[in-house]
Amino acid sequence: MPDMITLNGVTKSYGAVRVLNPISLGIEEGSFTGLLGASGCGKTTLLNLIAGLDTPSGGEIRIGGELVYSDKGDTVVPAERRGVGYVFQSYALWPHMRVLDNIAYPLKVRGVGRSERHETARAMLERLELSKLADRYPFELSGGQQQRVAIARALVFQPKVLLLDEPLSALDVQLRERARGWLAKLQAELKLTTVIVTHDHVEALSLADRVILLREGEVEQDGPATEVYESPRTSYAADFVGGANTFAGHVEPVMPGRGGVRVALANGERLELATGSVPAGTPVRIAIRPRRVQLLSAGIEARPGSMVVPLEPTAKLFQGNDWEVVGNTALGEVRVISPSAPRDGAIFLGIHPDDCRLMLS
Ligand SMILES: Nc1ncnc2c1ncn2[C@@H]1O[C@H](COP(=O)(O)OP(=O)(O)OP(=O)(O)O)[C@@H](O)[C@H]1O
Repeated sequence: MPDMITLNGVTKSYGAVRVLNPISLGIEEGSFTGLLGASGCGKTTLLNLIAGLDTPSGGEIRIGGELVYSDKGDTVVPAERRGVGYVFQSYALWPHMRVLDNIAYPLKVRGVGRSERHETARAMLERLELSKLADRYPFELSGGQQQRVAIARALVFQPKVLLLDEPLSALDVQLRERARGWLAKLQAELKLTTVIVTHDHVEALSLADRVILLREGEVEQDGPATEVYESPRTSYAADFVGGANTFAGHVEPVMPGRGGVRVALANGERLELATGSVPAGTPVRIAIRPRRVQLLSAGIEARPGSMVVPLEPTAKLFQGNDWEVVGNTALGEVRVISPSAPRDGAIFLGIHPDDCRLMLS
């Protein structure tokens, strides 16, 4: 599929403060992309630049092949002519308009006559199974209904692109899970190029086929959702996407002819990873997911080949299906998710090299 959105060296500064460093990427037609990152990293800014709600400081943006912004000359296509549907975090429904008029509003802005826009808005309500809400005001809707109406309004003029800024964050946890399923189904049916901004990695991983992790205005990692989760490239990505534990160490020489990497850790132990080739002396971090750390209490043996580390627990939290145990070790603080409850007495952790990833930064 060709790219529907293309960013070429796009930057943004507010006064002297650079918020986005040059960003160049393409977003494939029909794809579902998650723009993930911590608060303040520039996610909303990037979405606004694509939508035309804010102007870049430099670079070029194309939507559907059309140049909508360029710093060379005066190419600035206004937001309403970019073919972009936008759902705001707060939904931003017009409080004085009924649902039908809210949904018809983008058509009004585009000069569509009253009866045609109402007919189109009704069809959209029907499509999203919202017909019974047509005559209500936004304050008469639940959070989940407001969110669906906001999405219907973004879709009514058949945009080329749907941009969603944290669309689920105002919903409570249970509703959010249901809304996530609804959104995934809708996107799959419409096959509409969609970008969702979120700071929640579960949301990004479960909805999007591709995840772009932003960090302080730069792309930290960009790839298929499974790859970003399974093979984070930096310790920041490992921590942000899935809360991996990371331990500092440095690479030691290995016997000539022997592959792999040997890492000396803060607890004085060595961990040998089978893959990779990194010069001796390089400072590295070892990352391991909380579910991959083995919780060892009375009667439970470590997997053969594991490094065993004593743990001083600071919290033991029952989560329904699993236990989350957090504590201090000679490697630093470690978080473990374990299907079995920690027993009384001394607790150790088993860390197997096969479950560890090597991070260079
Ligand atoms: N109009 C503005 N003037 C000055 N600085 C701004 C403006 N808008 C955003 N910023 C700054 O730009 C940075 C990026 O903001 P942005 O809203 O894009 O972050 P975000 O990743 O979407 O964060 P959040 O998840 O908290 O919404 C922040 O440091 C913010 O303070």
